[in-house]
Amino acid sequence: MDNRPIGLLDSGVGGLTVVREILRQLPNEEIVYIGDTQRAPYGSRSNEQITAFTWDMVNFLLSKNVKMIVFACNTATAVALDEVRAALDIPVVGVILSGASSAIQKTVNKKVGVIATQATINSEQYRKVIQFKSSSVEVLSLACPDFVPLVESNQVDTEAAKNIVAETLKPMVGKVDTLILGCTHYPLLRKLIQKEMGQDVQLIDSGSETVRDVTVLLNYFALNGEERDSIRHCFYTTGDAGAFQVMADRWLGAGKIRAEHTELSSERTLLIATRNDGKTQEFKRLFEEFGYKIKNLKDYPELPDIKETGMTFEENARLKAEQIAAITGQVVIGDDSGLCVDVLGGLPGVWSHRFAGPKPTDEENIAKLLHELASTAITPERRTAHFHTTLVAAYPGHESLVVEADWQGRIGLTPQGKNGFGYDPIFLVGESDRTAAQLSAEEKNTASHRGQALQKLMAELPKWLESLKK
Ligand SMILES: O=c1nc[nH]c2c1ncn2[C@H]1C[C@H](O)[C@@H](COP(=O)(O)OP(=O)(O)OP(=O)(O)O)O1
Ligand SMILES: [Mg+2]
Repeated sequence: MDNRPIGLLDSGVGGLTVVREILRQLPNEEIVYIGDTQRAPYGSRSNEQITAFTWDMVNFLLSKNVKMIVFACNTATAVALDEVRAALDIPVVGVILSGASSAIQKTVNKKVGVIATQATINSEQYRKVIQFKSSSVEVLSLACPDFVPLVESNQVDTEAAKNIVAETLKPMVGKVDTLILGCTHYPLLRKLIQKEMGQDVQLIDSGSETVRDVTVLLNYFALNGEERDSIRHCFYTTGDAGAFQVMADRWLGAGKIRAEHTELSSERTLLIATRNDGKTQEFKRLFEEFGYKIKNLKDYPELPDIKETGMTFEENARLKAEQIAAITGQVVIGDDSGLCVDVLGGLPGVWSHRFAGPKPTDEENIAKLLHELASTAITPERRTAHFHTTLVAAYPGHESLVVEADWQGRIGLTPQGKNGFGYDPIFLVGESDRTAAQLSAEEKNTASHRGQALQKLMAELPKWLESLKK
């Protein structure tokens, strides 16, 4: 016996069709549900985004001490189930296997249709599972990207819904005897779908099939809840609790559950669009002070290299932050920085990284700069320079936040010190004779261009993050 709750996750309200079955079939189980309504629909998003969002929900459920997690979302199952299952030591159940197995049992003419979101269809998971289990079954797939928005906006009874369902299902009508509703939102459109497909076609509700597998697992791992007087289910949405409540009352019965708004804690993790370890180390310490954890692009090896084609620091910082934000759907911080030497008219500047060639080492860049200065700038007054950083915070569909800062100094005659990175060993700080590479990490962060820029960013970031929600 185990009275801990079962955790359910979904991109929005669709998972309520699974909840309805759990309440019916497993009355001794307490439920914690998280619907990411704020960021729904998931079906048209990239796999990286879906995986990141799914992890946010998984971590939220783990913080509620769940004994099992049910992916009540086909899209999350298709894209992220295997990764999450491999990482956790509690059972993790998805909706695809159960729906596929049931369809194989029910089809007579061995022609099974699957309707689902674009991401689920692209993943080919239903086809793979069905044909692995029964190679003689033919699978016809169809993405229905307009269905989830209809359900999430509570429009399932409208004339518009009828037309959209009829138009979308045209390629499927008459071709199959069994149709998998491969998205937990679709049972809410069941009547319309049944009418279009014809009364003889068997509709498989992937969610309710899943609850049978949940029952089996609860028994197998001896995780069943005890019969008790009152069970308090908890339902959370990242969107508007009132709108979620209306949907829940409608599909589960009035007053069955109470919906609450919540934030997912990923908002405290920021992705820095850099592959530079030196920068990352500095950001890690700096952001920690403000209670943020950070990740960089090395945590996402599949993301592309962003070409720094801009002529200014701001252009390049925007390119890095805005492109990675568009792909991942997260808040992303970009840093473009460099060393500007006065006697060289501000060079190497935006070309600091590529000063000595396309992929130079820090030592090669330093050697090239010392060489450039050797004949023209002999006295210290002629060797003045500053580091510059421009930081950009970006989020898809929103105006970016831009801040910048400089750090004055001079270029030394030979490299000194082992700390820091890049040009630090030849950057004499201010009027002093110590290089940035001779400072401790803390000393550098307090004074540096990056440290100053981050202070400015943090003065504005909370307000900017708040504006993203509107
Ligand atoms: O505090 C610093 N101390 C020493 N050198 C520094 C610093 N800050 C920037 N720098 C130099 C290193 C690099 O040569 C160039 C940055 O080029 P920049 O394109 O912004 O960075 P990057 O290519 O190394 O990494 P990424 O683009 O993935 O963020 O300026
Ligand atoms: Mg770069």
